Amino acid sequence: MNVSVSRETMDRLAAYEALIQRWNPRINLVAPASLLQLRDRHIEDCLQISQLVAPEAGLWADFGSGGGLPGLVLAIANADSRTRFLLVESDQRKATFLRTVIRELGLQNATVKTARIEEIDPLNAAYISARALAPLPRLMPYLERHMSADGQAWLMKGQRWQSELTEAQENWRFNAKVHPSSTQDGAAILEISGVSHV
Ligand SMILES: C[S@@+](CC[C@H](N)C(=O)[O-])C[C@H]1O[C@@H](n2cnc3c(N)ncnc32)[C@H](O)[C@@H]1O
Repeated sequence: MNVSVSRETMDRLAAYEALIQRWNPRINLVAPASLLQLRDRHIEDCLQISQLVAPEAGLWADFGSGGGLPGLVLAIANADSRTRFLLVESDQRKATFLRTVIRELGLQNATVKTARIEEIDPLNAAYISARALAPLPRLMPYLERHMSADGQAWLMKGQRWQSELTEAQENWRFNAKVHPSSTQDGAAILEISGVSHV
């Protein structure tokens, strides 16, 4: 593991990995071909966010959590902070998986909402994250609706991040800081704040 984390976090991440391995044949939480590189390809990818930000309090909403990437990884890595993690996932079976992990790992700081992001009441979240959910222009309305005025979004984007950014800037005003990914060539984590419609 390239990122330094506590013993308890390591144990919980290992238990989380084992649950993904067990459930994946039934509900396809990650691409089956990437199952063998769960730690390198998925978990370390998500842990990059906890190297960039140490949330102390408030609500962290993770949109389209799927198997819990990055929401559950961040809840595990920040188990001692007062930040509450809300995983929003529309797929019933994936939401059941997320609740199972939370229960089996004894995570006190995470809950799941089985719903579509665009249909829930505004969350006023201090932090928002999303990975592999939608191109940036489609994420912007979610940020406008659910992020607090001084909130930050941490969006994990693939190699097309630059064109997504340019396209989003046509209709939205926002601050963007680009953190190049250390796990995937050409990918980036976009830190977005101050969102308003043009
Ligand atoms: C491609 S998966 C990515 C999952 C995870 N973030 C990851 O990186 O592995 C996208 C997930 O978002 C969920 N999703 C898509 N649109 C959604 C919406 N409007 N509201 C809530 N969940 C949504 C899907 O059910 C799916 O689990």
